Amino acid sequence: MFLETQHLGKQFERQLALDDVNLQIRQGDVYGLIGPNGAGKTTLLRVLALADEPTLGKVWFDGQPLVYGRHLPAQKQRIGFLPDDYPLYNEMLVWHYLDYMARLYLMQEPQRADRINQVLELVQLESKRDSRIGTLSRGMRQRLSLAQAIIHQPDLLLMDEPVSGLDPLARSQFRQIVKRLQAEGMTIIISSHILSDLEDFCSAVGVMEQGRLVESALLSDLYDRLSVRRLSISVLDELARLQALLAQQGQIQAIEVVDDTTLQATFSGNDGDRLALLKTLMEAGVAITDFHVTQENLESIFLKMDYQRTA
Ligand SMILES: Nc1ncnc2c1ncn2[C@@H]1O[C@H](COP(=O)(O)OP(=O)(O)OP(=O)(O)O)[C@@H](O)[C@H]1O
Repeated sequence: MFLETQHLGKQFERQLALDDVNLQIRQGDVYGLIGPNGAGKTTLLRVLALADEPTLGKVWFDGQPLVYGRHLPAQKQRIGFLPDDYPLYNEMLVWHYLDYMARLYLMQEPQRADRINQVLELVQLESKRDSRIGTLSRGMRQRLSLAQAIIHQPDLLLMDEPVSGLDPLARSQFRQIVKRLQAEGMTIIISSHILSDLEDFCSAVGVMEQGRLVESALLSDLYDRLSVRRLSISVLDELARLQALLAQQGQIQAIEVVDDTTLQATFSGNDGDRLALLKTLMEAGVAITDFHVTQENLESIFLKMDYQRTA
């Protein structure tokens, strides 16, 4: 595992914010952290980012334990953190700000200027390099905050609700950037309440509730386990014969006639099963004009899980 926590706990004065969290993340994963307000997501991200110290347990990062108290620069160098509501210096120019952040990581010229250009291109702020930060839109500010979090080319990027308050276009831009970082091999943990965004790029998700990690799974496994798939089939004719054939298939339930040519049914199989079903129908000579499956989305799966209690 690239990142692993063992029995991680964080006790604030009267609040147990993290309770025996055992998290496992593979290298290159984009891991979505979901859960109601107060569940402990921010606390977990802060502990993983070395911004806060756990009261119990350990974090293993690329085979080494994270060292709290006296931060090891070598570990800090490998972690990027975008906190919620990241403050920016409004009077600074975009370029100068990134240069300042890069200097804090002791980056030297000419690599420093190269990296700033690279990051400005990545977050689509090249045209704003000489603009004052105070003049940027909210979406641009968020992309600049992301730029500072990755300026030192971390292996692990932690982002706390990075898209909250952004409009659909700004969120879409943000998703594209995350996908590029993912393609470059960065391991990413991102907390968000916008599950349709997470669904778009996450390989795994974890659900937190009252300080505990109550679910952690590959997104594909979660879909296989919990998502209801609706199969829709349209035929040229002989709908009754299609209905009779489907009724004999084990993975088909609740067949419903939509109109003269279309049936819908609940389908419990995976992609392989779907292919096998299509083959069976074709071999039986059914004149299929449309065959598709719609899958329940992450939002509806999450609601079904019924993890709704806040800390
Ligand atoms: N510095 C602190 N001192 C005391 N309690 C804290 C502190 N930080 C967080 N908590 C408490 O720990 C619990 C977890 O908070 P946390 O911010 O980690 O949740 P969250 O899942 O990120 O919530 P949200 O979705 O609202 O951001 C909450 O009950 C919160 O009040």
